[in-house]
This record gives sequence, C-alpha cells and structure tokens, in this order.
Amino acid sequence: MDIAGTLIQGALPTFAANNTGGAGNDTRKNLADGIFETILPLFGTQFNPLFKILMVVWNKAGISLGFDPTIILTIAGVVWAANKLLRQLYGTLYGLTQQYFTASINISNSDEMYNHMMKWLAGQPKLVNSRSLTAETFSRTMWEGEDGGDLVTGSIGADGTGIMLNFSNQEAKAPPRFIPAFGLHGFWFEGRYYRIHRKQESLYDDGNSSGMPQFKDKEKLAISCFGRSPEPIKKLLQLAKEQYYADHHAKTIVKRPSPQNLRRYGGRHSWQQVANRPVRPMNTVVLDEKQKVAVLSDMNEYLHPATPRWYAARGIPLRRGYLFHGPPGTGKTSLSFALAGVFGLDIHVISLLDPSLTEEDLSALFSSLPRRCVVLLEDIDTAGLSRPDDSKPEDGKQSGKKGAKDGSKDKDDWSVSDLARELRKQGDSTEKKGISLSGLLNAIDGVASHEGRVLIMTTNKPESLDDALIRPGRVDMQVAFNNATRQQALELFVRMYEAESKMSTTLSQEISLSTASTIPSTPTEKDSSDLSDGSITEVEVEDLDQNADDTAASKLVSAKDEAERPVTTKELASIAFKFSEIIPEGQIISPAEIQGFLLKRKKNPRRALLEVNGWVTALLEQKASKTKILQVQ
Ligand SMILES: Nc1ncnc2c1ncn2[C@@H]1O[C@H](COP(=O)(O)OP(=O)(O)OP(=O)(O)O)[C@@H](O)[C@H]1O
Repeated sequence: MDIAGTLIQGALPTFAANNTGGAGNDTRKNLADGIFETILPLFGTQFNPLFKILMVVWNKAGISLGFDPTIILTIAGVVWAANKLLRQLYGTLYGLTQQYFTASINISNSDEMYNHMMKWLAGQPKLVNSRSLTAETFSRTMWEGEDGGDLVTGSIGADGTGIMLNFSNQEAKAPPRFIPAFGLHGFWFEGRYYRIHRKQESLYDDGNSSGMPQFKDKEKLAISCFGRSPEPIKKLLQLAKEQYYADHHAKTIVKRPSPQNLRRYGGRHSWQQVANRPVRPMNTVVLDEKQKVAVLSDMNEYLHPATPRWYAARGIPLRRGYLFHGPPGTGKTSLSFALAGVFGLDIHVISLLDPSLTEEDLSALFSSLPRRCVVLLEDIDTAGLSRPDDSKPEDGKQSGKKGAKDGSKDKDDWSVSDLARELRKQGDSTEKKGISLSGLLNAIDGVASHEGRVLIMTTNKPESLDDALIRPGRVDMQVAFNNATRQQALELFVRMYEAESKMSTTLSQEISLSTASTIPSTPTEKDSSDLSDGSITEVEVEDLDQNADDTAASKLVSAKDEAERPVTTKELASIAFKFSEIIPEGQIISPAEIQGFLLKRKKNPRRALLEVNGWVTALLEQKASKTKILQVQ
C-alpha cells in the first residue's frame, strides 16, 4: 500500500478497506467510492445527488490524470499540518527570543521622543520605500526652504505678468511626509537589524476639565533589536534626537502655554512650541553697549554650571529676574530673543492678558518649565487688573435696546436667546477675571516655583508696578529702553543697508556718530580706489561729485536708477550720518518707527535720506495732534 493509503487508512477505515485492491482504474474508482461513502453519512441525505456528481468527476479526473487524485488531498493535508506545526514552532521560538534575546524600548506619542523618531524614520530611505506607509501632510515652517529654494523647486510661481510672486502652488507642491504605517517593520541600520512596531490603542479619558468623557487614541512605538542590551536602541534614539535638533543651534524655539484642554495634563503638555525661528543676532539690537554687556555678563554668570551650588550653599533660591521697561517699540522683546539666542535657550512667552489663563495655570506653567530657559512675561503691568468683561457692554447695549424697544419685558416674555444670554452671564461670573498680583508673585517665586529659569518681565509703564513685584529677588536687574537717539538712528540705518556679508560683523557699531561725522558726505576719487581692496562692499562703484551742494545731490538721488545704485560703505556712513541728523533729539521717535520707515525703502538708502525730512515732520505733527492716521509712511 502506498504512503497516502497508509495515512488515510488511519483516518478513514471504510476507505482503507476499499483501498486494498491494487493499482488501476478500478482501484481508483473504489478508492473514490470509499471516500465518498465514508463522508456521505456526515452530511444530510439532501447532499447525496451532489456527492454522486462529485464522485463521477473525481473518478474521471483520476482516470485522465493517470494517478490517484487522493494524493493531492494527502499532500495538501501534510502541508497544512506542517505549516501549523512550523507556525507554532516559530511562535514559540519568537516568544522565547523576544523574552530572552531581544531588547526593546517603548515610546509613547505623548513624548517628544516620538516626534524625534518619526522624523528620523521619515528620512530613512529603506523604510520610506517599505510597502506599508502612512502619508502625512507636512507643512514646512517659514524658515525652511528660504533663500529662494521654493523658487527653484517651482512651489512658488509668478503671476500672469511675471512680475508678482504667486503662492497658490505652494501647498500643492509641498511633498507629503511618509512614515511607517501601523504594524511591524524591520530595517537595518549600521549593521544591526531593528524592528519597530507602531501600534495604536484607545484609552478612556474621563474628560476631567472638559466634562466630556471620551475615548482617546494613543500611539506607541516599540523599537527592538537582537541582543540582551538595549544600548543600540538608546544610541539610535540619541542619534534621532541629535538630528532633530541639528539645526537648532541657529534657531530659537518659542513656546507658549498649550490650549486649556492640554494644559490639564501638566508636565510637558503645559507648553507648546509655536515657532522655531532663526536666532536674532545680538548686534541687530541697537542699544547702549554698556547696558547690553551688563545684561549679558550677569546672565552668563547666573547660567554658569557652578552657580546652583553657590546659590544652594547660601540658601538663596536659584532665580534671576530682569525688568525691561520703556516705551513701545524700543527693543524689549527683541533683546529678550537675542539673549535667548546667545545662550541657546528656549523662550517661553506668557501674556498676562491671555483670557484663558488662571492663577492655577500660571503656577502650573512655572512649575513645568525645563531646567534652563528664558521666561518672557509680557505686559507685566496688567497683573492685578481685571480683564475687560466683554459681555457687559453687549448686555448693556442689548438691555438698553430692549428697554427702549419693548419697555416692560417681564420674565414670562423671555425668548430662548434671552435665556442663553443670561446663562452665559452666569457662566462668566464664575470665570476668573484676571491674574491678581498675589497670584503672579506666587507663580514667580512661590514655594513650588521652578528654579533655574531666567525671568524677563516687560512693561511700558514701570511706574505703575507694585513695589512687591520689582523688589530684589524678583527683579535683580532693570534695563531701561528709550526712543531712538541719533546714534541709534544711525546704527539702525547702517544695519538696514549694509551688505549681508557684513551683517555678522559689527559694522554698524563701528560707525558711530563721531566717526561718521569725520567721513566726507560723499566718497572722493581716492575713496573709490580704496574700494577695490575688498574691505568695502563688493558692488560696482561710481563717484559722487563731492562738491555738489544739497540741491544738486537731491536731484542726483531723485533720479530713479541713480537712487538704486548700490552704495559703498563710506557712502553709506555718510548718508546714515545725514539721516541721523534729521532725527530729532529728545528721543521722540521709537526704533520701531524708524525701522518701519526704512523697511519701506529697504533697497534705497538715498531715497530714505531724501524723504526722511518729510516723514519726521509729518510724524511729529501726528504725535502732537494725537491722531492715529499717518500722513507720510
Ligand atoms: N533697539 C532696537 N534695536 C533694533 N531694533 C529695534 C529696536 N527697538 C525696536 N526695534 C524693532 O522694532 C520692532 C519692535 O520691537 P520690539 O518688539 O522689540 O519692541 P518692544 O519694546 O518689545 O515693544 P512693545 O513694548 O510694544 O512690546 C522689532 O521689529 C525690532 O526689530
């Protein structure tokens, strides 16, 4: 008897009995009959005709094939059994390997590390070419792809005239980001095989503060590798983190309080990144040099790694506070950003005017700050003031209107909208109306407050601040900002027009009023020849007639192409000096206003000089008449 016969004999005795007749068509027929007779009773009699047809087909197939079709069945059975066995074996071996011979690290998507890893995976060609991917719309920040890169890739086009830029294409051309889909993926990296398992699970969220219990999806990433040590995975995570922050040395991360529903989770959920912008170079902030140096060295000393021990040994809380005060647009925020850039710190911005901010939130925000950071507390003078209650005027208006309209409206006449308004009013009355002074003080240096941060508070009204808020310990250094002096106007002018290659140097500071005044108003023939030594801007140079009087110079600069002719450094110094002389002494005009004026003429210093007189006159008139409408911009 053949092997198939032996195998089937055990399982189907009737069939075996019929399978003893040797080879040939009869045998195959008997065999098939045997099988069907065995399985027929298992099904109802209604299937008899069907089985009979099958039997005939089976016999015919056997005859035409020239071998017993039962062998196919037998082989299929053997393969199936072997597959089952192997799977079980594989499962057991896999389980054992996982348990004893692989190391793994899990990351939750609520952790920053998840983003680092996803960004890294999205850049891995092997994974990006995997067959199972998730595509994500990926918007770049303003600072990615600058320097005209978008013009090259074609994501920015030109309008019909070819003159104006057109951005309608930018979203269409932005490529999506591909990350591994949910499930198991494997990849080789630096000679080692890693597996990642991206999974999703639903968690029940009781909705504590929102009052809306719901299921929330959470993602997890399990990274594993062969071996008993998780060291390779740790290294991989470190690498992903380093790559994520690779360009951050040139960027300042700006964070603001997260939306209320996220803040309640506390910890790292309290803050969210809102910008990642290029570091503001310190020399772009035009301020008295002594003041700048004083703040920089004070902060540098405070941030020194040895300082915490020094403070602890003397029982002094490790906090440093700065008060930047002065009129609007004088550089308080700019200096804060520049300082954060110098020390490579993230900047956490809080506005006390944020209507969703409660005192509890403020304390929680301060206690969840990272180890070292800059906290910028804007509009500090608003602490203790109630926020405008916008429901009141509306209600007043409404009730006034209503009263006038229908006079004696009693409660029975209330419409649904009246009821909704009343409910909202009641809701509002339970809301916080502002951050009290004590709430602010408690957040800044209460027992639970964070240590190690640099706190910068800004105000336009230093006189209105409470003494308690600015006492030493809370404010350790005050920096006064003022409207622009002539020297500042000159520096702002030079910085606006100096060649980009010079930006990193302190050219604008090198040119002070004293040096500028010694520079002839226009370059001489000798000056022009000096230009070829490379110490001066690279542009083509032409002489200006140094004997020309102001009127002639005005005529000269009013000619369009002449006005757009690039300026040399010396010429720039001369124009800047003339410009600064027109800015009134007495610090009436803010640096922001000067910057605004120059920005509108940003390629044309001569035009700026030509128009500054009219602008200053109009601005002074506007300030005197306290109107907001600008006559000259
Ligand atoms: N001293 C300065 N040096 C360089 N730029 C300045 C200076 N002051 C103001 N600016 C420019 O003016 C704009 C506004 O400046 P900034 O926001 O720093 O002023 P601020 O004092 O913080 O104003 P506010 O009190 O209204 O918040 C910025 O674009 C900045 O570049």
